[in-house]
Amino acid sequence: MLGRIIAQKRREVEELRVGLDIDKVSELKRSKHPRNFNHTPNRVAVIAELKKASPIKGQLCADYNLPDMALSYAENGAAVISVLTDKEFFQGSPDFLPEIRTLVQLPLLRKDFIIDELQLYESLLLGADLVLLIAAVHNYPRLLDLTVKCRELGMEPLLEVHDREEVKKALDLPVGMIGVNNRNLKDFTVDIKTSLKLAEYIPDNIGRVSESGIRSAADMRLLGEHGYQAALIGEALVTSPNPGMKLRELVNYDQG
Ligand SMILES: O=P(O)(O)OC[C@@H](O)[C@@H](O)c1c[nH]c2ccccc12
Repeated sequence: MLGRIIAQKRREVEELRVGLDIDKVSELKRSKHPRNFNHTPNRVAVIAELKKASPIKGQLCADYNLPDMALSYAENGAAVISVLTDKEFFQGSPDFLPEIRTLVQLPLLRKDFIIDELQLYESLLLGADLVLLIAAVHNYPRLLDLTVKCRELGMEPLLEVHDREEVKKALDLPVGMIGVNNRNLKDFTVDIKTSLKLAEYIPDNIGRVSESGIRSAADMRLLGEHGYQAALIGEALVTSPNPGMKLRELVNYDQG
């Protein structure tokens, strides 16, 4: 699956090579004020994901209305909104980013499979504040290029890892946040223990984000005990009959 996704991203990068207005990038870099993820000490914040579909489960919720969902995330305590921009496999769209940016004041994470600098320029133009970079997709020199470029453009890289080797690789990069994906991208199994196990290898000065399969207040408490600053949550929110209420329950995980 990951191989298929990357092949598709190569085609998208070729389209960007023709279509992207590079002149606009330096202009924007000067004028744009990024929205920062402001973290409260000793709390696990929620990065709420706009996720319409997944490659394994297909469409996740029938009456998915993107603007309503974004507004309810903002009203119910999300710290950041994660916007899946991949079209082919997640039914997202790059156009979602500027749309959501006008609706809410929160920082926006661009969630896609970034393989080329051109996608970073595009992310800036679309209005991303943070960008996901996946360790499993690149060798070290390539990851270094992408993280450095991301920061140069004034966006914060969230470096996604899944095992100890990848944590080591991430710690040699100029990153302030590491995202531990509980989902194994090879077989798509999910286990929150991945985050609990890898926590001890991430130093305290690096932000810890746990990604995927987080569904309950109990999960949030466990992540808090392991020093996590944020949980990235998609499915549990979008598949809930009341996503806003579900988010509130997760944000206030220590009450009740
Ligand atoms: O829907 P979940 O299980 O709450 O997971 C959200 C998020 O972690 C997941 O969408 C994700 C994590 N890393 C990714 C990389 C690409 C696409 C998607 C992802």
